[in-house]
Amino acid sequence: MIIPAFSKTYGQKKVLDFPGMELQPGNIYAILGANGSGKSTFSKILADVLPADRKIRLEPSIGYLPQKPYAFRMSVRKNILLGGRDIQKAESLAKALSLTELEHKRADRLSGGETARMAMARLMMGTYDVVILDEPTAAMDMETTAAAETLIQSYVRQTNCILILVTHSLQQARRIADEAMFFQKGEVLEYGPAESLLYSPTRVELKRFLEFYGN
Ligand SMILES: Nc1ncnc2c1ncn2[C@@H]1O[C@H](COP(=O)(O)OP(=O)(O)OP(=O)(O)O)[C@@H](O)[C@H]1O
Repeated sequence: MIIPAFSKTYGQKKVLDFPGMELQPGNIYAILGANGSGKSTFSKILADVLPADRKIRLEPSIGYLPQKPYAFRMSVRKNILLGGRDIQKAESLAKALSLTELEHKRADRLSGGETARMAMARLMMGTYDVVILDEPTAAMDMETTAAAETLIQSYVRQTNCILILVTHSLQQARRIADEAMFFQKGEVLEYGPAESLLYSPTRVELKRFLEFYGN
């Protein structure tokens, strides 16, 4: 699937210059980069919640989990069922993300990590060509992060989607990504198999980034 080139400018400042790229279904793409490097801008434009400088046309269906997911003022169970009608699937997702005991709780009263789990379950009720997860486990503890990562991998296997994972965790990228992109100042500085990017990067900027994060 070809993602076309696009850019984003605020005032005089270009904050994103994406060159366009072909992505393969069934793969997890980790998006890495420091704060302000353009990762969320990239995700939001792909998800069509932010316009690019010039309108781009994306044919594929897109599922998007924003950095701060929304909890509708209704039960966790009803929130999950907003993503799709399959009750068995909703129950199995709730179980996989340890939400079963919270199913009848009002979703707008959940903690940050609980909200993140609920929103992931809601998203995974649907199937999409491209799924974008913007730091999906940032608010989760280690145990639920492990469960979420397993679920992300099985979701990709089952649906054969392209999964774009914005993450600050190099360990997470190493555990589950097939491919990786390193953003710096709005540009993709390095792109390729996760293994080579995360263990033997070419660009000095990425080497520094990996060292800085203590990996
Ligand atoms: N509405 C806006 N107006 C002006 N500048 C903006 C706006 N939104 C984002 N930016 C700038 O665009 C750049 C990219 O921001 P973006 O949120 O995409 O970074 P990020 O890589 O996702 O960062 P983080 O790791 O902190 O989430 C930053 O310099 C940011 O300050």
